[in-house]
Order: sequence, then structure tokens, then C-alpha cells
Amino acid sequence: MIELKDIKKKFGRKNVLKGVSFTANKGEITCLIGINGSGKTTIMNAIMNLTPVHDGEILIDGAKLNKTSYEKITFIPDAITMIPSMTISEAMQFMTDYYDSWNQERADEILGFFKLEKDDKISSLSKGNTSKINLLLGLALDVDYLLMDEPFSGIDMFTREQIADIFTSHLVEDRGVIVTTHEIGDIEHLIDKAILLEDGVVLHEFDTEEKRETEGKSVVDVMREVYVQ
Ligand SMILES: Nc1ncnc2c1ncn2[C@@H]1O[C@H](COP(=O)(O)OP(=O)(O)OP(=O)(O)O)[C@@H](O)[C@H]1O
Repeated sequence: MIELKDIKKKFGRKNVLKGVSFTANKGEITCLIGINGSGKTTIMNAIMNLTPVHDGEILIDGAKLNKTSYEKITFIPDAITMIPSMTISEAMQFMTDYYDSWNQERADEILGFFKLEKDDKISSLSKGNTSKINLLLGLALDVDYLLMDEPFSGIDMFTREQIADIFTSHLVEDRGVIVTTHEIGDIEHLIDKAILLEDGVVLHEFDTEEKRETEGKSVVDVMREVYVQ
């Protein structure tokens, strides 16, 4: 389980996270929802220790981020992180050399699923294929938790459907996922928990299935209630 306890973060004098708490379980998809600037990426960066927080605590399976817990988690950003002059094949070789948890069999499976060509250069990839490579590089690591920042951003409908299929596949099963998206329609039916953020605070969080069963409300219905008053 990933636990955030009262996380506070400032950039300069701006309070960007004003005491954010939530948990994300293994085997579940937790979705961070909020308008631009509400703090979603900052939360991801804080979990990965890419940005220091000023207050609060982040625990991965009960432990603070250390070498062991760091190996349980990976961050899939919405920008390419590999050297642009590398081919996909070279990027995969880099991952093999660098990460003990790299699973080449799984990487080949995802490569085939997304119909990507190993010899293509990273710099030549379209926006959609860049997202697919980011997903491949993250999903092929044998880690328990995946953080995905905007995996659907700027991507055509058919590619979004392909990416959404990944969420219901064995590639994600049993892992804990924290995902941010503005395209909630794409994964509304797939997420287990929704965290609604505004201006650095959690306005509302809920179990999506329970909400559907007890109140007959979709994630979008709840978003309308919370954000549109
Ligand atoms: N490095 C930084 N320096 C200064 N301010 C920053 C920095 N990173 C983020 N911010 C500010 O923090 C706030 C939250 O940004 P963040 O990127 O976390 O929001 P977000 O919810 O992910 O937005 P988006 O939906 O646009 O991706 C914004 O006001 C942003 O301008």
C-alpha cells in the first residue's frame, strides 16, 4: 500500500499541496483527478522523492522511500525520458543493463501488443507511440506499484482504447496503480478509487464500485457534484 499522510509542499511562497492524505492499494487502480495545476504531478513526484515535501509522510508498504521500497515502484511520466537518438531496441537494452527488475519477455509482449518496431528511433516516434514506449518501459519492470502521469494525453481515440486495455490485462493485475488523467471517460469503468483534488487538497475520495452500487453514480456524476456547484 502507498500511504500519503498530510503531505505539504510549497514552491516558493505558493502552497501547492496543503495536507494531502490518501492510500492506494496493491491490486487496485487509484485515479487522481483535478483541473490543471491542482497538484497531481507534484504528488507523483513527491511519492517518487523527485521533489522534497515540507511536511507529512509517504510510506510504501509501511516503509519510507528507501532503496528497497524504491525498487517496488516505477513512474511512467507523460514525457519521454530515454535518449532520443536511441532506437527502441537500444532503450530496452539500456533497461536490461540498468534494472534488475526488467522483464524482457514482458517487454516483447507489450512491443507486440502495441505493434511497435524495435528499430524505430525514439526521436521519430509520434505522440501516441511515445506514450506507448513510456508504458512499455514502465510496465516491463517487475515492480508492485506503477505511477502513470497522463497516459492518455493528446492521443487519438483508438490508441486510447488500446492503452485502456492494458489496465484490464495481466500486465497490471495484482499491481497497485496510481494514474492521473483528464480523459476520465477512457478509464472511468476501470478505476477502483477516485481522489478528487482541488487547489492542493483532497475534496472527496470514493470507492467507484460502491458509489455505483449504492448510489447509482458514475465517477463523472460525482465530479459534477463536487466541482460544479
Ligand atoms: N517546479 C515548480 N516550480 C514552481 N511551481 C511549480 C513547479 N512545479 C509545479 N508548480 C506549480 O504547482 C502547481 C501544481 O502543479 P502540478 O503540475 O502538480 O499540477 P497538475 O495537477 O499535475 O497539473 P496538470 O493537470 O496541468 O498536469 C501549479 O500551480 C504549478 O504551477
